[in-house]
Amino acid sequence: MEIVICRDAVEAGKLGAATIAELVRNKPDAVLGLATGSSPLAIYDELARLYDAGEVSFAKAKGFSLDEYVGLAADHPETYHNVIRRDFVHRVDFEDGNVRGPDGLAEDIPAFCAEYEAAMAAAGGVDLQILGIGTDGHIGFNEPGSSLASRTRIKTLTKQTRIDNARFFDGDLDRVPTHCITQGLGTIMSARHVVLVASGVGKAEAVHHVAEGAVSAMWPGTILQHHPHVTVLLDEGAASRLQLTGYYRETYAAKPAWQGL
Ligand SMILES: N[C@@H]1[C@@H](O)[C@H](O)[C@@H](COP(=O)(O)O)O[C@@H]1O
Repeated sequence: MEIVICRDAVEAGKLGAATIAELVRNKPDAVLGLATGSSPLAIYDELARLYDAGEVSFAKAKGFSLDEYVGLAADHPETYHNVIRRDFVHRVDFEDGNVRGPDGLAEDIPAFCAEYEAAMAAAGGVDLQILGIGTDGHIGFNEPGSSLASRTRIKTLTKQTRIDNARFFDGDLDRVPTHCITQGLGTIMSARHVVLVASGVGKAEAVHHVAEGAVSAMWPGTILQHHPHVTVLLDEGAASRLQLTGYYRETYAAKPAWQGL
């Protein structure tokens, strides 16, 4: 796991975006794993800027979203289907039909989840998965206690996650859905490169566990310690509980430019 401590979230976003842009230039039909939430916004802003400058195109790329609320109406502005289009997909030249996400209105959820896994496999698997992290260490919506081998399935959201996300529902906890469909931890682990981005002291404890804690279903993101290619992009706040910051800074500073992330 490579830890990169950046000046701020904007610099972290630029690094993440540069890696994604390079991937898509080398492999125009790359498959991206897309995350919603505030964490990846700086990456999406920079990718939109690079697209506007004619430096990258997503015309042949595919996207698979990590997760979705269960039961929100299709035209609800906070479905992750709509959020990812607003935050990223419609700001660049993705073909809308090339970006899929879990169907929170599926009648047969287990059948849908199996079909979603099959679609990701048929596309050749995810080349690069963008990830944020919850304050309780969840990735996607894999809450504490999630099977470390889980695949796409329905999950119950914790009270903490619903409180964290109430800001997207006018602060009204009762309007935050109770269930979601999320790619599993095993699904996320199948991606070839994982780029996790976190900012602010609110994420510092989760980041500490992911990078330096024991692998445990209680901190689901710790499963990434078993992945061969994970890049963690942090601002100073998110890095503030790490124990080996000096080592991470020295290692990154001494890294040859050709290596990339
Ligand atoms: N399901 C999403 C996650 O994919 C996201 O990483 C996390 C953190 O969100 P934010 O980046 O807004 O802090 O919360 C949500 O619950």
